[in-house]
Amino acid sequence: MPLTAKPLSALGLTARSGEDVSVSGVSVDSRLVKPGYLFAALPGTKAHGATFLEGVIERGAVAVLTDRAGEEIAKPLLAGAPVALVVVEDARLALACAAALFFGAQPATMVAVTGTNGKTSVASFTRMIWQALGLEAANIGTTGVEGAFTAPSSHTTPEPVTLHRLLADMAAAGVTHAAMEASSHGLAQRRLDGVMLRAAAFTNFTQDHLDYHETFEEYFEAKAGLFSRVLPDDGTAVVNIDDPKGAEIAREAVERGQKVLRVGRADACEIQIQAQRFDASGQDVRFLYMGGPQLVRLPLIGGFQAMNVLTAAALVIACGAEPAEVFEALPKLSTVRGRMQLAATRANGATVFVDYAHTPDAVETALKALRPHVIGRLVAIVGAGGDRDRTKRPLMGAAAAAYADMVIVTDDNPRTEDPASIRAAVMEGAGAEALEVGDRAEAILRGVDALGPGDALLIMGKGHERGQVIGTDVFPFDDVEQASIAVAALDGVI
Ligand SMILES: CC(=O)N[C@H]1[C@@H](OP(=O)(O)OP(=O)(O)OC[C@H]2O[C@@H](n3ccc(=O)[nH]c3=O)[C@H](O)[C@@H]2O)O[C@H](CO)[C@@H](O)[C@@H]1O[C@H](C)C(=O)N[C@@H](C)C(=O)N[C@H](CCC(=O)O)C(=O)O
Ligand SMILES: Nc1ncnc2c1ncn2[C@@H]1O[C@H](COP(=O)(O)OP(=O)(O)OP(=O)(O)O)[C@@H](O)[C@H]1O
Ligand SMILES: N[C@H](CCC[C@H](N)C(=O)O)C(=O)O
Ligand SMILES: [Mg+2]
Repeated sequence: MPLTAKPLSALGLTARSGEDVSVSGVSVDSRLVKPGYLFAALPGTKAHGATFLEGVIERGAVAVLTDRAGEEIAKPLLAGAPVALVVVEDARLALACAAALFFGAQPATMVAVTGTNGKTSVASFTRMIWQALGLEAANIGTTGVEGAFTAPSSHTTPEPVTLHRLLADMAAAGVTHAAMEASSHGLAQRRLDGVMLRAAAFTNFTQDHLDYHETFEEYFEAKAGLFSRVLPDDGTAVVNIDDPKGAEIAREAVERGQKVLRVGRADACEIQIQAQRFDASGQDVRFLYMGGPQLVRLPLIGGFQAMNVLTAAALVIACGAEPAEVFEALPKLSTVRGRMQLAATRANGATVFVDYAHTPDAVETALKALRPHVIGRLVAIVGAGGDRDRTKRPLMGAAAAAYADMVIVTDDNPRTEDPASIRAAVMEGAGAEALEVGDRAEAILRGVDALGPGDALLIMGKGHERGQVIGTDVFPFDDVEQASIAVAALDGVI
């Protein structure tokens, strides 16, 4: 949709000079600036965006938004240049709000989900429930944009310009309901501060991303910002209060006057899970909603999926849907791509699942969750990504060894690190009995080969991913596909 130029004042910005220039586009990347653009010069991990000002003036930028550090860098570069300079305390926050105002429209009903694990699952289930209710809905996150609108996405939470361009396109295409993931990076960088949320959810809090956030507390504060900063005071917080950090979020939300829907096993919950029964194809879940008993069949593997599904149900209810209609939709939910997904079945009945567990907690949760669906042995394939949190590697190996009967340690996106040293760190936790097989396809073949009747293999770490990142190259690789190939090779059938 063609966008009309807007004055700085319409974007909530005031230039130092007081001049209200007209802006025809917004960019955080100097290389993408065009004539008439506002360039947001943001503080980065590698450089300050203000370092690139010379280039943006040449490209015809009419305004620059930056912070005080950026102003210092900008001063000599901007002297005499025909550019309106806007200096604010928090340039990322100002950019998020300006991008929202520039692109204008967003789906009328929006929710966001944060937490260490379960964001993609909850956002996807929320979209599926909305769709089952006949609404035009989409989810935005790690697996891209899915549902009534589809698009690829390079980030779990896109940066504000990309995000608001997308939201405006979605709204123009008729999408009325959207569920988005709020990653801790996204929250720390204020990427979604311009989104108008009706409700927000918190799934859980465990270790991840300590390469980016300096401490656990800083990582938690980033997540808590979804409720304290982005969700308005008349919004609803949907919180897993079985997690101690969830209980903290819920208490603070109540203090701010936000409505709170608590999900979990504790008595205080508005949605209280009471019992689950597992079988080979899914689970039955008994829960109370506002004290009233409910029983639903979920065609999903893994006890934690009940929490994800009921968190999604609570978000949909928080946005005004009739609870009875929401609960009727739950048996129609389908597996989220790469999350406890049945990838292949051997001729002897043994099953192969693919899951995106890539944290110590998720490895433990995924294996424990698969166990009651399986009558035989559980084989685990695990690996850890390169150029990411190093401290989680032995913990992931240890979790695999603790909850599987056999462990194979393999590569998962070594990126620019030495794959053997990543595997060694995982092996340290997995113990001497674990098998080390660097090549992931061979690891899957060995895992499938080890399966007897009633056994199951859980291939963890890559989920929906379609590539193996080695160095800076991406080689095509799909765990689900490799599982089928391995079964076909060993059993002669697909
Ligand atoms: C660590 C991190 O989040 N980095 C993000 C951040 O980059 P940065 O601020 O460090 O960038 P920088 O390279 O120092 O450059 C500073 C500024 O100068 C600009 N620049 C840079 C070079 C140039 O020639 N011209 C120019 O204008 C950059 O656009 C940037 O605004 O801001 C950039 C622009 O908004 C993002 O693209 C970038 O995401 C990088 C690519 C990234 O990998 N992010 C990952 C870690 C991430 O965000 N992941 C989470 C989910 C993780 C999970 O839950 O698993 C996500 O939401 O996807
Ligand atoms: N509620 C949950 N509690 C614990 N573990 C979960 C839960 N939901 C999912 N998981 C585990 O975490 C993995 C990732 O799930 P999902 O993709 O939904 O999370 P995410 O928060 O979106 O992850 P990312 O940070 O990569 O975006 C799953 O494959 C599963 O192993
Ligand atoms: N999107 C997340 C998870 C990737 C999981 C795993 N496949 C890895 O490469 O570490 C990240 O980039 O940290
Ligand atoms: Mg995700």
